[in-house]
Amino acid sequence: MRIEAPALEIEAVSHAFGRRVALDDVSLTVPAGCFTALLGPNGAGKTTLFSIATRLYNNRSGAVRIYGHDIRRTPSRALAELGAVFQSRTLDGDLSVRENLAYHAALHGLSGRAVRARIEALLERVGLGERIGDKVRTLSGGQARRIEIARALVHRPRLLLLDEPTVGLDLASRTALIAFVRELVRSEGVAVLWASHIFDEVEPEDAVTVLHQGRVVASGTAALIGAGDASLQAAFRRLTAAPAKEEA
Ligand SMILES: Nc1ncnc2c1ncn2[C@@H]1O[C@H](COP(=O)(O)OP(=O)(O)OP(=O)(O)O)[C@@H](O)[C@H]1O
Repeated sequence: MRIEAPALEIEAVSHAFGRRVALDDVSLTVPAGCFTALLGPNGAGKTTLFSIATRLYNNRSGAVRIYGHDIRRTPSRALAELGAVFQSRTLDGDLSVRENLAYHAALHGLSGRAVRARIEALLERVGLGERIGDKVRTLSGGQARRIEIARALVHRPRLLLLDEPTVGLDLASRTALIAFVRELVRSEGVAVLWASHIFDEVEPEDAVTVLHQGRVVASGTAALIGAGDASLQAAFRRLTAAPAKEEA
């Protein structure tokens, strides 16, 4: 029996900006087909970790593997499996929705009728099929977020990294977005790493890694991490109140 490699393995990764240490010996695993939450307060290192996993920054220590492909040794195979949505908006407001997605597809070497059909299907899936010809700057924040997720899925990645995707969205848009992402995990087996500091986005059975001051201070299911405290939120408050120590 062939055992599938985890969707994402981060192994002993450290990163510093000058003398400021942003990640200190971080390891975490996102199993294939699973939703994993990465919780951390502001400045914990979540975006830095995503930047390393997407190869925006090079990891000088440790290793990052996506479905077994090392991002330094076989970057194109690793990145082909990866879709990412960053906190800051990266759509071109002066291009149409279709053009934004087609441009992303072209960067992955994809064009033609099949890709056009894929783009239309994804936009239907995120409930924005009728906005395909509209300029991105005419969309609301929540709609633009859904377009960014659709764009991240164009090349059929099996791992999706989402960096605080619900920031700035109202409650209804937030709920709809997380439901959509969980449905992707359930129906298509996409693995998700969801960075956030919003606790009601996390279910008790979700795998959770808590990052604080560049270190992993807890990992396990949300229920397990919250078990000794009144809730996951209480455990998070305790874990991130003190200076970060090695994971217990
Ligand atoms: N380009 C940069 N130059 C210098 N320091 C940086 C840079 N990017 C991040 N840092 C620092 O690295 C640390 C981790 O930042 P990072 O943005 O990864 O945290 P985060 O968990 O994503 O925070 P937030 O929730 O506020 O987005 C912080 O101390 C931050 O000030």
